[in-house]
Amino acid sequence: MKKVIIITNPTAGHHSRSRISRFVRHLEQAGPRATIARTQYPGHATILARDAAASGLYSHIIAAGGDGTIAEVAAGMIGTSAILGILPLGSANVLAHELKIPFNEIRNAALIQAGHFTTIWPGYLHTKAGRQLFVQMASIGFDAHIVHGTSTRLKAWVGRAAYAVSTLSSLFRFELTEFTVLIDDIPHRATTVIVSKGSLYAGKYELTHHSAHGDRNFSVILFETSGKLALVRTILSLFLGRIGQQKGTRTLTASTVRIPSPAAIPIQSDGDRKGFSPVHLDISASPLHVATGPTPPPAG
Ligand SMILES: Nc1ncnc2c1ncn2[C@@H]1O[C@H](COP(=O)(O)OP(=O)(O)OP(=O)(O)O)[C@@H](O)[C@H]1O
Repeated sequence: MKKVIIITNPTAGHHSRSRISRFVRHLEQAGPRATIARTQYPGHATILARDAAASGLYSHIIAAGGDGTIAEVAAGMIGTSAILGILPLGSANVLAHELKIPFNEIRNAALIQAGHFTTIWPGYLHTKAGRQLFVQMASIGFDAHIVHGTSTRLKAWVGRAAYAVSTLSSLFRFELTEFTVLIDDIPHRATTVIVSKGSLYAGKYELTHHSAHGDRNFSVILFETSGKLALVRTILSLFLGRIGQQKGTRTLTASTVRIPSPAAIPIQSDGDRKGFSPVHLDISASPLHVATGPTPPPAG
């Protein structure tokens, strides 16, 4: 094992200097030296990760933050041999839940030292603003309107409750409109689309039964409802873990999703605003190696 660099986002929901210090102490006890690099602005983590990977000095590049920080770090190191570590210090930490990364720093440091990793295939979304990598999920429509409307200040103050406030406001303010979505080039109609690599949503809620992290595919959840009451029922069923049985939703598997609509439908990925339609989503051509526990033996 070479050196380790920790790229930390001081604005992430549960950023904690003392937790990072404890993590570093336990990591260094077993040998590897750790460097800490703090981000100074959105997108900085990608530059720091790119420089770290290009230096060849580090076997592990650790993203200390939430899904947005992980995505930015991943964008800088994908396609290199470095392993991405996750120190979950964000608000929702969906990928960390999904990959069963320990939230305890001591166990997390032990996991990094053990050197195991899992290979995942992140997604890219392409908009007018360019290409953005996402690790967990992206969405277009109502769900993204909630993220666009979530105040960063309120989120810093009350954490995930800020999304509840924005959900209520979106229910009144967002005009649900039907648009065309091409899923592997086949046209469908929907009012909201979630494109997910994982099986979880907003923390630990189950969105699909299957995680597509290890596949070169997405799970695509189509919301076909155009009534707000039906939408409230759908949202509730998501938080009750019954989305799969909900009328008006469909789950498909695909490797490309295209929404040509010029109607400026909001987009988010990994919990961050990513502009408006038109948008095209596909799978990264290179995989990403993520430090996890040892892979469980196949069942049976
Ligand atoms: N120094 C910085 N100042 C302002 N914003 C930053 C800085 N560093 C990173 N960011 C931005 O902070 C955003 C939020 O980070 P992140 O998603 O990791 O935290 P979170 O929203 O609390 O966690 P989660 O996505 O798990 O809910 C990222 O998209 C990133 O662009």
